[in-house]
Amino acid sequence: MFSRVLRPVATVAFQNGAKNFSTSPEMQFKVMVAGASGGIGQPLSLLLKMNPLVSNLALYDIAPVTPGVAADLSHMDFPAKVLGYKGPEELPNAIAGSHVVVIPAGVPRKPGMTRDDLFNVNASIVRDLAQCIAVHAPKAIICIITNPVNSMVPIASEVMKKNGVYDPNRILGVTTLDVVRSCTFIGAINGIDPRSVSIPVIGGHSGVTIIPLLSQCKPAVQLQEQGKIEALTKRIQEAGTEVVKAKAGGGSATLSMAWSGAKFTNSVLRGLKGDDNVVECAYMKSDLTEASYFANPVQFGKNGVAKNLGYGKLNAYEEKLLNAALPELKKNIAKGVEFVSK
Ligand SMILES: NC(=O)c1ccc[n+]([C@@H]2O[C@H](COP(=O)([O-])OP(=O)(O)OC[C@H]3O[C@@H](n4cnc5c(N)ncnc54)[C@H](O)[C@@H]3O)[C@@H](O)[C@H]2O)c1
Ligand SMILES: O=C(O)C[C@H](O)C(=O)O
Repeated sequence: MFSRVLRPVATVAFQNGAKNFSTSPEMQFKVMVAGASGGIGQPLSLLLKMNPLVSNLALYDIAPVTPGVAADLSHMDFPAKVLGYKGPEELPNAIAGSHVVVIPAGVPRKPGMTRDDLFNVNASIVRDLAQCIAVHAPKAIICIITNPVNSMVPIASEVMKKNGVYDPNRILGVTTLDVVRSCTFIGAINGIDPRSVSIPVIGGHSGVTIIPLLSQCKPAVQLQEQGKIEALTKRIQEAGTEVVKAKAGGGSATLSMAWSGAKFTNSVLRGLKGDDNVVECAYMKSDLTEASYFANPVQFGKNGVAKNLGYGKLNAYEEKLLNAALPELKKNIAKGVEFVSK
């Protein structure tokens, strides 16, 4: 009786949070998580195990605990088959046949660090994972969580180009946490359920490159004074740092990121399955601005991103935010591109 009551919990959780979550069992996918034993990787894998669109879950990490994480999750009474893979020699088997690869592998920030300070360690991790994906699952949709996202997506893209398997619609930076936070903060301001809030967050995923388009929020944000709009914008831009400080050396956001990564992956899977009108913000190759990668709402389809929906009309303040973001974004992108060309 318990299981009959509890099995629909996953469905309800996604329905409420991710809107329009589909439970159709007829089409299912292999999802690989790289960095599956980490602070994000474990709860993300748990949420993916609960997703009815996932038939196979491959958990990859360099940490020795990885087979144990897989054994643990495999006991959850959901149909997805879970296998653990540990160390680079097992990476090809983890990747082979994957429809989607989600990457939270790499080091997180400590207080006082910027996301760019993670570049030196995380760049080679993402480069090496991308190289293996290029060989063993070149059609996989790659969802990059690892920071600095602004540079990691160009790195993975350059690796795919080198291998002759580049498809910009399949290499995506996960900026969903910025949207999730915006909805949460605005829900509190308006006194409404955050899940009923819809807002595009454009640009990139660090400080000034995070641009919440409060003027396009639905329903409208209940703030009249420009000073309060600016304070809310700043809070969204600095929300990651808020968590890093609160964790006091224990890392950065993991649980809210796991939820955001699961939402994003669910949307990618719904697109692969053929659902119409699945829209999320994603950071990807772009010609909308002078930055060659940019985040904004996109529509998913059977081959990753089916349509870039742009970002609509900005007000004067948002134009100013965009102008402040572009130099930083271009610098982050150039650093990623140069890393692979070295
Ligand atoms: N995009 C976002 O919004 C967002 C949000 C939060 C965190 N992050 C980023 O996600 C990353 C992971 O954060 P975390 O808190 O989970 O860190 P963590 O240290 O808890 O976990 C990282 C995991 O990656 C594994 N790993 C390291 N090198 C690897 C490799 N070569 N191959 C496979 N796995 C490897 C580690 O063993 C570890 O299990 C960080 O870079 C962090 O900044 C991004
Ligand atoms: O802030 C970080 O370093 C992690 C992540 O990018 C976040 O926004 O929480």
